[in-house]
Amino acid sequence: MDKGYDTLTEYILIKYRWAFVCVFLLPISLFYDLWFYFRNWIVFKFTSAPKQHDKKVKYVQKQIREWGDHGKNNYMCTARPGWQTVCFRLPKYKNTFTKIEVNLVDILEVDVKNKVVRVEPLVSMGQLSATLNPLGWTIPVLPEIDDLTVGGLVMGTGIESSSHKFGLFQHICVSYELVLSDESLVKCTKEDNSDLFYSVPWSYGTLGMLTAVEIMMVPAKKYVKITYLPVIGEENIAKQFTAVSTDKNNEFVEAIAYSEYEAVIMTGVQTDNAESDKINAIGKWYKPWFFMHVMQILKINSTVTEYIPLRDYYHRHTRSIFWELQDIIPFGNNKFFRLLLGWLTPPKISLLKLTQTDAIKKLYSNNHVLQDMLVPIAILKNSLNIFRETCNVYPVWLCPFILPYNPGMVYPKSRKETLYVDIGLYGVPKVKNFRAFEDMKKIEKYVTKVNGFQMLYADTNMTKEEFRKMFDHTLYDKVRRKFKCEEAFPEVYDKVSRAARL
Ligand SMILES: Cc1cc2nc3c(=O)[nH]c(=O)nc-3n(C[C@H](O)[C@H](O)[C@H](O)COP(=O)(O)OP(=O)(O)OC[C@H]3O[C@@H](n4cnc5c(N)ncnc54)[C@H](O)[C@@H]3O)c2cc1C
Ligand SMILES: NC(=O)C1=CN([C@@H]2O[C@H](COP(=O)(O)OP(=O)(O)OC[C@H]3O[C@@H](n4cnc5c(N)ncnc54)[C@H](OP(=O)(O)O)[C@@H]3O)[C@@H](O)[C@H]2O)C=CC1
Ligand SMILES: CC(C)=CCC[C@@H](C)[C@H]1CC[C@H]2C3=C(CC[C@]12C)[C@@]1(C)CC[C@H](O)C[C@@H]1CC3
Repeated sequence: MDKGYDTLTEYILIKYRWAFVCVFLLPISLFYDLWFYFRNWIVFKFTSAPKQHDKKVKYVQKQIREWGDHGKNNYMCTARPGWQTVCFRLPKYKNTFTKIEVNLVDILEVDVKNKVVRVEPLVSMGQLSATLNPLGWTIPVLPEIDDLTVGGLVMGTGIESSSHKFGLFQHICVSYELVLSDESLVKCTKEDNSDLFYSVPWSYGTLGMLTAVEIMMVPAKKYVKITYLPVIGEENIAKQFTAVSTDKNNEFVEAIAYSEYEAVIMTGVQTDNAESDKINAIGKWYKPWFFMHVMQILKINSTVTEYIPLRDYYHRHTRSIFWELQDIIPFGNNKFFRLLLGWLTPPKISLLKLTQTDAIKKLYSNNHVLQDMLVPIAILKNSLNIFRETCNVYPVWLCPFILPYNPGMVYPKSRKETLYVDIGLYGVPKVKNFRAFEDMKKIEKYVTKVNGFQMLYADTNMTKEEFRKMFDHTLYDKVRRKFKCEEAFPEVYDKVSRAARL
């Protein structure tokens, strides 16, 4: 029996999780998706959603009114079950707070004239790309995991390989509609209710219930012409990655670092014309996992160009959940598995979460890192070194983004628009004697020192004071006082801290 497992049952449950996942979770995931596909299709065809929207918002208001009538004796949160969220942990507060049903799942209007799509908060990224792309439109920042929701991305944050041009998910949002704790419905934009508008991102549902969002749209083309550039040497990686990230001719930029010295930098532009022999529909079930495909290019060590259908490009990391699925189904990228069962993958993140045993949870908590650290790109090389010394997790996802100097919790301390990079660490740490709490705390301290930020879906080991140092609460506190949020919702920290999550 391997070291680190307390009992034989624990060992079997973890080592052979793939058997449970393949036999049960994959078919259930498929039915779940088919049901949503069918339901959305009906809703879209008969355009019933916009007609229902006002009624559904009134229901949110009614529930908040009832919370007030019952003496406001505890906080509110959405009724979305914790296991459905794209986050490793379960929010404990869902068991005790008053749960408000915000059952708003539809795309309300595609306004081609004003280039804006109006959506409800539970619309997922898979749903949005499937709806908009066939119509010839897309949103400028479309985070890649299908199940991410607009509400979660607005209240937390969202990033994608186009973020070096357009910023984070909130930077492409034009307006938010919220029901506040006094049951009033307000719309905020940069011009109207601007304090609220700038305080909503990163507020994690602690200012009000989001009911609709207007998001910018841009024209979509058929393919992304992608150039893979293998780069060797840590100095080169940082230098070349920074250079392509500042070049606005690149519509998409990301990199995967496979070790301290080896990375593949990918740049892309949208196009309608592809060289037919270079089309690679990477999203098809029998195709290799994207990060494995990229690793092959690193091995041949020469620049490669190909054309990926737009929607396949957007969801390129979905099928292998970045590189997380290899720990769950170790043979998932095997040619025969892909041909036979690839169309059933990936298992839904929500179902993986729902069915994980305590032993799996313990293993992930103590010996697995799921973190995204956002730091100024100028210190990329140093940050990669620190992260390697502290946890040594590879592959590493690198995604540049532009951070405007806007009011709110997250802005460059330099007080001018600054290019940042998201360093995504997902996997098993290879340092000897990794200590989840102490080592991640060390990284958090470093990130705060360099004016960086930690994504809120990830575990945080910070104290409230440290958290307030990383995220500027000045405007947030003012808005919470103004809209009487203090009696209705906890502070962000009290929703994301270790104590608030199971
Ligand atoms: C409507 C819809 C909703 C989805 N919702 C989710 C989700 O909640 N979570 C998730 O993980 N994945 C979702 N997906 C993605 C899904 O899991 C598959 O990845 C996807 O359906 C793959 O099929 P495809 O690429 O062949 O579909 P596509 O070729 O992308 O689309 C199939 C057809 O559906 C039509 N269509 C697109 N949008 C809509 C719509 N809103 N209503 C009706 N017809 C539409 C298009 O015109 C297209 O012809 C959704 C997909 C669709 C089409
Ligand atoms: N590429 C990317 O950018 C990726 C981003 N992520 C992260 O995942 C998270 C999004 O996951 P997802 O499952 O969609 O969202 P979640 O359900 O995790 O929601 C995140 C927060 O937003 C709040 N929220 C959601 N909808 C509403 C609403 N209608 N009104 C008020 N508050 C709301 C939730 O409040 P409550 O607790 O009350 O339910 C929760 O605190 C984000 O934190 C994002 O940063 C993860 C992976 C990739
Ligand atoms: C691109 C950005 C910014 C973030 C990507 C983060 C994701 C890779 C993780 C977010 C939640 C994670 C979970 C898992 C894998 C990695 C994420 C999707 C699991 C599926 C791993 C297996 C566990 O049993 C359940 C996890 C749920 C959350």
